[in-house]
Amino acid sequence: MPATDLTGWTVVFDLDGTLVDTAPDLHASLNHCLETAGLTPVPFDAVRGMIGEGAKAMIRKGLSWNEAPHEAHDIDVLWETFLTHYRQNICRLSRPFPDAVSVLDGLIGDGATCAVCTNKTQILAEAVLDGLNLSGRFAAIVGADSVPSKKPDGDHILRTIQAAGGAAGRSIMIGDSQTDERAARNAGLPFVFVTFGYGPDPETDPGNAAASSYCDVRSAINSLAA
Ligand SMILES: O=C(O)COP(=O)(O)O
Ligand SMILES: [Mg+2]
Repeated sequence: MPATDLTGWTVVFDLDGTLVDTAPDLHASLNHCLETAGLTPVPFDAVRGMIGEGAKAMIRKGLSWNEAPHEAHDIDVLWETFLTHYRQNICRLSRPFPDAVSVLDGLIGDGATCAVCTNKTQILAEAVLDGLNLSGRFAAIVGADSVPSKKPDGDHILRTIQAAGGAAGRSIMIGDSQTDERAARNAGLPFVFVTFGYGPDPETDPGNAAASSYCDVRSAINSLAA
């Protein structure tokens, strides 16, 4: 692939389902907290569709899947159980998606700045990226609790770009869900949708590029930055 000079460009990545396949560890911790509450564990395929709006939303969906009535207080209690288990097991099975690390290194080598904008809690996002030795590649990692309003609010992405020292007019968002696509649209950024993540798929937007591998992600970034 010919090198493209990406100096001055910021590439903003979603985390769960985009950079790292975190679903197996999230699945184990969600089921730990559901079983602690005497509920039925959720199958793996179902949990993939529960990721993308943060851990509390995933727990709420796990309770709904069980048809268990729940108030905000119930979710807060389960969230504590989830957090304790997840922090202890956060990188047991989670791995970067194939070729994600080499593409990140290539982007940085070609002058781009990389950043992470995630609906994960800040401390958990840092723990995943530290655990996989990825943190040093990012000029900013911005979790949902570090901003006034998380994705799909475009402000979450704009604050991430600002923290990375970038400019919104020369930034690209990469993500695996409709939440990411909406956030990118709200922030006025071009969006690359990765089809290997957890979804749901974004609403059809002819401006979006779809990537089924990290090789495709790199090609899409090259065309958007050309
Ligand atoms: O933890 C989640 O549910 C979502 O995280 P993401 O924004 O990195 O996909
Ligand atoms: Mg995601």
